[in-house]
Amino acid sequence: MGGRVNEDLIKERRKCTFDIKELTHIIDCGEENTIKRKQIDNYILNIKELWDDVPEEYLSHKERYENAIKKAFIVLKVLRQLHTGNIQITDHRTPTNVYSIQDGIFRNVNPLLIHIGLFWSTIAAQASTEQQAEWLQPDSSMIGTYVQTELGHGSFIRGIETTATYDSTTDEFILHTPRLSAYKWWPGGLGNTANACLVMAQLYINGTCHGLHIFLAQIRDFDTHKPLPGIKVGEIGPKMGFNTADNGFLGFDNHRIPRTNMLMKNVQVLRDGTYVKPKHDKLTYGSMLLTRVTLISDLAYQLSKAATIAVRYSAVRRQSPIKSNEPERQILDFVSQQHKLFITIASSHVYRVVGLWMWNSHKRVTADIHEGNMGQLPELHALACCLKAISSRDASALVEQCRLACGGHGYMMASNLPQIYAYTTAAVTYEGEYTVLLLQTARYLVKFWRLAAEHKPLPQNFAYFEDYIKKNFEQWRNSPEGIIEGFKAIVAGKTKAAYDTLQCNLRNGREFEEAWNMASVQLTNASEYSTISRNDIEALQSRYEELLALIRPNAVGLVDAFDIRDEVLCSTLGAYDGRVYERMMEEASKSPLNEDVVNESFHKYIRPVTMKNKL
Ligand SMILES: CCCCCCCCCCCCCCCCCC(=O)SCCNC(=O)CCNC(=O)[C@H](O)C(C)(C)COP(=O)(O)OP(=O)(O)OC[C@H]1O[C@@H](n2cnc3c(N)ncnc32)[C@H](O)[C@@H]1OP(=O)(O)O
Ligand SMILES: Cc1cc2nc3c(=O)[nH]c(=O)nc-3n(C[C@H](O)[C@H](O)[C@H](O)COP(=O)(O)OP(=O)(O)OC[C@H]3O[C@@H](n4cnc5c(N)ncnc54)[C@H](O)[C@@H]3O)c2cc1C
Repeated sequence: MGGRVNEDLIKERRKCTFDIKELTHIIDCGEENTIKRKQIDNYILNIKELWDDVPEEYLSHKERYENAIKKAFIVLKVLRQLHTGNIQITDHRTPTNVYSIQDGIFRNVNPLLIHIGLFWSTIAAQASTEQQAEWLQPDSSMIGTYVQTELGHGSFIRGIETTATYDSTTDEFILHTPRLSAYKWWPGGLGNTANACLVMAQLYINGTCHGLHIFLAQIRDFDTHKPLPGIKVGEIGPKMGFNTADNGFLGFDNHRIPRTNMLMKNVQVLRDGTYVKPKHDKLTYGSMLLTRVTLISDLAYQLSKAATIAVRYSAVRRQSPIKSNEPERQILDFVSQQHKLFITIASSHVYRVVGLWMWNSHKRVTADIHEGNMGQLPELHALACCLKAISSRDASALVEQCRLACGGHGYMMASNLPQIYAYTTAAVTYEGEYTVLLLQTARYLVKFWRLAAEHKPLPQNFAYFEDYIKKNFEQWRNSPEGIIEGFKAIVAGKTKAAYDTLQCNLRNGREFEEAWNMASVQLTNASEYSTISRNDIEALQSRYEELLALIRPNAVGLVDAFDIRDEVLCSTLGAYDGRVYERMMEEASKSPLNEDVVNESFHKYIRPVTMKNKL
């Protein structure tokens, strides 16, 4: 769409007091990354076949999938070319990598997301060197997915019922779904696309169960794509979002795979059925850990999209004067609107920084694990659980806040805010449900509180537990250091309260697990335990309002610095030129309900009733 940039946006950009490009480079972790990102953006976004004539909302469930899969294979081809050309495309230091461009191309989810994001990475992390050499071929026929969740079990994965029984006479595993609740349910790309998968199943050797292990299984013929004998596979139907993700179900009827299809980097089953244990029980859970870490950066990116849309719209939208004799103001001038939006911009930066820090920690811990040192794994797991849970829940609430901040127009699919919300809120559940993950972190904290309560030595990271017990916390200071101290006091106080409740339940004769369950609300809910006073809160509030006013002139600059192209933003409300009403009208004209001046339903259903009444 041609035409001038909206006048208000031009003025906002003139007001900006910082160098937008410099911030973009910081977000991308360096100018060279910005340049590379833009090259990839230009390359991919210029592929004409990736753009739709008809908005995808008007397609049927089946058409949406078919459209998405067409685009997915164009993108896959490009990814392969870029890899060959040695362009690093999956560098998570930059949330705005090629993976993010896909948000624009699909407006929903790439059906190959799990193939690219989880299938290959799990093989790379969990398969032996020989298996990797065989399976990670660039021209592989495998299109894979990660198959873990079942109809009956998602959170409690030790309860998974699919079995893999070793048959030493044929040197094979027999994969089997013993009952309906054991059907795999949810894996992305499984419904129609994948011909192979990584399956989590209970390993049985000579009648002994060794717990969950990962197996590579072919499920469809590579040539005809028909399900192999003994495989029942299909798609699970429409969802709140993720509607092009092709989520599926899968059952095995004594399906045989070679012994060498168990992922054997950390654990082995030998030809004679000997089981060689892993160095740490939970190494099999590694892919979940990695995805939880990556998700934090992805959520930062979703927040930057929502903030860009809502801030630009709020600069363009004028409604109500503040004083009755003045013209109507930009809605961005209302302090309550600033409060809704600026926190989203800030949170995006926070999760980006934390996501990067977690990514680097993950790299470090993985290198240690390679050297046989598992010492840092529990802390990384506890941090990843908590940060994934909190960032997904906060991001969903903030995206929804941005949507509401756009009033009625935020309810339009063409604003793209409903799709961003549906995508973001799914992350509260998948890859470990919110409460379940918080309870994992609580378990870790309570373990260290017990040490503190028993006056045993604590690692440096937990010294503040001891400070809390000795009442060594400083008086509240209204500064970043003071706020961090305050948070430490809250964590210590909350952990103590949960621990005390646990102890009380145990003293009353409860079993530990029951006592834990009874304390679980305390284990997940925060209270105020810091030394903050009423006066401090008032001072904090007024500082916050001062900051809103300081940020106001830079609001548009701050979201421009996220540097998200219109083709990726896909929003009538958030485009760079701010031509909101023109774009809305143009999108409305694409509605099939506007194709005929008089819809045929008038003749079929309306007229017979209205005309009869007239007679
Ligand atoms: C082009 C580029 C592409 C790039 C792609 C980038 C992708 C980014 C975006 C991704 C989009 C993703 C799309 C959707 C994907 C969804 C996929 C799924 O949901 S898949 C399905 C996801 N499903 C889920 O996430 C299921 C959630 N459930 C679970 O993970 C487990 O059931 C559990 C962890 C909750 C409990 O496990 P359980 O075995 O019952 O364990 P207990 O409680 O009995 O604790 C015993 C001890 O173990 C310890 N420990 C535990 N874990 C770990 C660990 N990892 N490590 C270390 N330690 C660990 C624990 O601390 C404790 O220690 P201690 O206190 O004794 O010392
Ligand atoms: C969009 C999407 C994509 C997905 N993709 C995949 C995929 O590719 N591969 C795959 O294998 N899976 C996938 N999943 C499945 C996903 O990982 C699970 O749905 C998720 O782990 C939650 O498990 P659940 O459904 O069993 O929830 P449940 O555990 O049944 O949760 C229901 C409620 O019970 C509560 N609860 C459960 N256990 C406890 C407890 N111990 N203590 C306190 N409260 C508890 C929860 O907090 C929640 O409130 C996907 C899911 C979605 C929504």
